[in-house]
Amino acid sequence: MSTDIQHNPEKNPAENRSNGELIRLEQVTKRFGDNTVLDNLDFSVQAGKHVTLIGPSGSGKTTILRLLMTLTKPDEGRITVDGQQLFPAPEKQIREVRKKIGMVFQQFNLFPNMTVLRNITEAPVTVLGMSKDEAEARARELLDMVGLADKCDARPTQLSGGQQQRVAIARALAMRPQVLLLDEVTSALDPELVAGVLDLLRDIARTTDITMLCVTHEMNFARDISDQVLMFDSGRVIESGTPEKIFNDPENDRTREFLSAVL
Ligand SMILES: Nc1ncnc2c1ncn2[C@@H]1O[C@H](COP(=O)(O)OP(=O)(O)OP(=O)(O)O)[C@@H](O)[C@H]1O
Repeated sequence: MSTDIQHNPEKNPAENRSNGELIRLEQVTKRFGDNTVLDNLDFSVQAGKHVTLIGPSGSGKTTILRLLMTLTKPDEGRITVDGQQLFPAPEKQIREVRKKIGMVFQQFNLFPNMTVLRNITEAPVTVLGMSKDEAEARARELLDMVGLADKCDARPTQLSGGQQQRVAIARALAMRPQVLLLDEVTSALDPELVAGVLDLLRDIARTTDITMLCVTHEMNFARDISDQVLMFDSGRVIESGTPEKIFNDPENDRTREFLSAVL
């Protein structure tokens, strides 16, 4: 795959990161009313690694991605991205840190009234201040990469779910994020479209050095792309390790129980 994602040394100075850690959550607690969704959570993600969050429904996985996207705020704790604090932090700093993060959602979340091309160029132009020509050239390159070079002028509703999700992946990458957050990106797809999107993400994981934090129920995909798998239960990481370790030889009873139900 020919792509220059994350090969921009100026934008992604790995040498500036003191210990290679790109994301850090420290003692993060998130409550919705009486429901403690994340409970004093600590974890970190190393730059360039692919980390997958697995665990039962409602265990808090999506909430972590939403915190990183600043779609919701923690009640307590600290979140740092690339050495800069995302929470607590002043609004201006939050906006700067947010530019380092791209997210692909379960429901695509494309702008229905914009063409495919405009969906991808909108944020680079308005948020990054990229020229329209440069943004379009980049968008065409990304659409080529996701196999949709001929769909520039289509509207999202004219595309299949799998094609819409490919556009959403291209849109996230257009911002040249350091981190790509993937939230159950195939859950809303018809079964026959799932493999194509997962193969595209496998390619991106293999051929770029983008950091990925991924929530998925696709265990074979998690096994293929992950450097590290975190097993979540009730807002805590109860076990973490390589995919070989977690899928072949889990230590925690809850992990074993969960995997035997889903594998
Ligand atoms: N905006 C909200 N208001 C109230 N409760 C919420 C809100 N968002 C999430 N929750 C609750 O937080 C808990 C964790 O939700 P979250 O979506 O993070 O879990 P998850 O592990 O990603 O689950 P799934 O695998 O089903 O997507 C759930 O009990 C959910 O009902």
